[in-house]
Amino acid sequence: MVVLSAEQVRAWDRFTIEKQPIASIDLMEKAAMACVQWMETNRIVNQQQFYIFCGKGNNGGDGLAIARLLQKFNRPVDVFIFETGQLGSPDFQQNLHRLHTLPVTIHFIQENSPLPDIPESVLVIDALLGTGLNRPVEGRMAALISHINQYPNAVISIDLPSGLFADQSTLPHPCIHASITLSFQCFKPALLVSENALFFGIPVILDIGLDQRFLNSCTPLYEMTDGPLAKAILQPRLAFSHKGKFGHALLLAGSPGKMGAAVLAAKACLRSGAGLLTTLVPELERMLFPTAIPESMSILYDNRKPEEILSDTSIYKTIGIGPGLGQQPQSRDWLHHLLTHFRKPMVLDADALNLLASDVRLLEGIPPFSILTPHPKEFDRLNGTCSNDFERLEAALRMAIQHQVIVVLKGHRTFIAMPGGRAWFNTSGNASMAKGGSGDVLTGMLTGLLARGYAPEQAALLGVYLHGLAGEIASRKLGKESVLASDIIDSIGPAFLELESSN
Ligand SMILES: NC(=O)C1=CN([C@@H]2O[C@H](COP(=O)(O)OP(=O)(O)OC[C@H]3O[C@@H](n4cnc5c(N)ncnc54)[C@H](OP(=O)(O)O)[C@@H]3O)[C@@H](O)[C@H]2O)[C@H](O)CC1
Ligand SMILES: [K+]
Repeated sequence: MVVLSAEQVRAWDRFTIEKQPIASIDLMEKAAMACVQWMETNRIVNQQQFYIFCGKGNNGGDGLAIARLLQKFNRPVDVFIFETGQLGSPDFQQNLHRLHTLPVTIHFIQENSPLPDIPESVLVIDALLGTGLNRPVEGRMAALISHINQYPNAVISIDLPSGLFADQSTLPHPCIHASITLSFQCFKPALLVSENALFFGIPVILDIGLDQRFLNSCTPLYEMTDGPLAKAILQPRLAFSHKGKFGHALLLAGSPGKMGAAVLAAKACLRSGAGLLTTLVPELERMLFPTAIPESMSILYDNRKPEEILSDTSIYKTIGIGPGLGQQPQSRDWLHHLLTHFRKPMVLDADALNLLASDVRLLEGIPPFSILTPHPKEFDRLNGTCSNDFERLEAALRMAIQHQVIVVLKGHRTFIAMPGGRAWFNTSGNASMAKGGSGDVLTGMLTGLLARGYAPEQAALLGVYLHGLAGEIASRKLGKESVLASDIIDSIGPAFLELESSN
């Protein structure tokens, strides 16, 4: 699935109109029909009354066509046209003309006319502005948007909540707070970043039949993971194999008082298919691991120099570093030792990233195609503060390209930036995973997949998708409030099975 900019969507529009061919007014009709069909399927059309706020561009044209199509449900529809003094786009005008023949009440919001009161039985449809937004809303339009936002009524925004820029930050400008956004054909970046969550509500993508041939020659801004993509990456576990075939991972995680993170990462690593695992464990915690996770071997370390304890790392396929590690000098020494002696892709998370942030020269020493898994705060410590989500996405992609690493920027829609310049938003997972330890599990999973033999980019896409799917499976059983990181681990197997059996 692709994520396109406003300009790319407009180009797709033009391509479709020319190649299919289809008249733009008919494309608008398809868009409006898709919206009304979605509303009918979701039993929204038996709503008592509709107020449809329309701009004078094609977004407004959509609104007028929707007003006309809603007639068949015999519900009162009021249309409020935001008067700009201009005629409006040709398709807007044509739909206004078609509407005049129907019993729809049309109001014009003039410069000085009072803004309409919105009765509580009304469902608001926002068709003021879409992808044609070319400046922050201000003046009367801003006043209307703030006016609508003051009411508790549900709002369905057409294509984009009015005032939202499709591919740049809208903050701090006004924007409609939609309950649902019905967007056409594909996601735009604005519908995937957490800073806009209040604006887009629940994003729904409606297929309006844009010509798929356009994608053959379009380099999407970003892409999205999905089941088929993840399934295509899955490797069979061949029958005649022995544990050595599935790689030996090394894990440097945990510190006195924070060994739980190490246990979670270790279990997740083995649950993700690694053949063998050795965990570097502080001497003080020697009794923990054999009981907590007997399947992992341990190397106990004390205050001696790392090279005295572990000089040869060549037997390991990969190394996961960070969960619960702490930032004391001993952890720094171990990180420095492993970065110096181990040149295959590794996984760096949590305190490993914080240690890198305190000495960015270490960034140069990261083996190419290693996977970094920062949450936004850890990323900003490493990269420098970003003022909004869009800046952070671009910075993550720059870091991936500059340091030839994979940056997994964790969040509701985790963003996976690749060294070659492509990037994916993840689509699996849910709020049940917003809990301590969830990131430790992801680190373990990625370490396990690298040990298992997946190429780093495949490991990142598959691991992030599976991690989210495991969270969904756990929340199906336990509900969204009660999922623990260990429940995600227990759901890794079922996630593999669900993915394998999906079509
Ligand atoms: N393939 C598709 O996705 C389809 C999308 N459709 C719909 O078309 C809109 C895009 O329509 P467009 O006419 O390009 O633009 P808008 O309707 O979003 O905006 C109309 C005009 O509003 C003016 N504008 C821009 N910014 C502001 C602002 N901050 N305040 C006030 N007015 C603003 C601008 O005109 P100016 O002359 O003022 O610059 C815009 O041109 C898309 O979102 C879909 O809803 C098609 O219907 C079907 C296919
Ligand atoms: K809109």
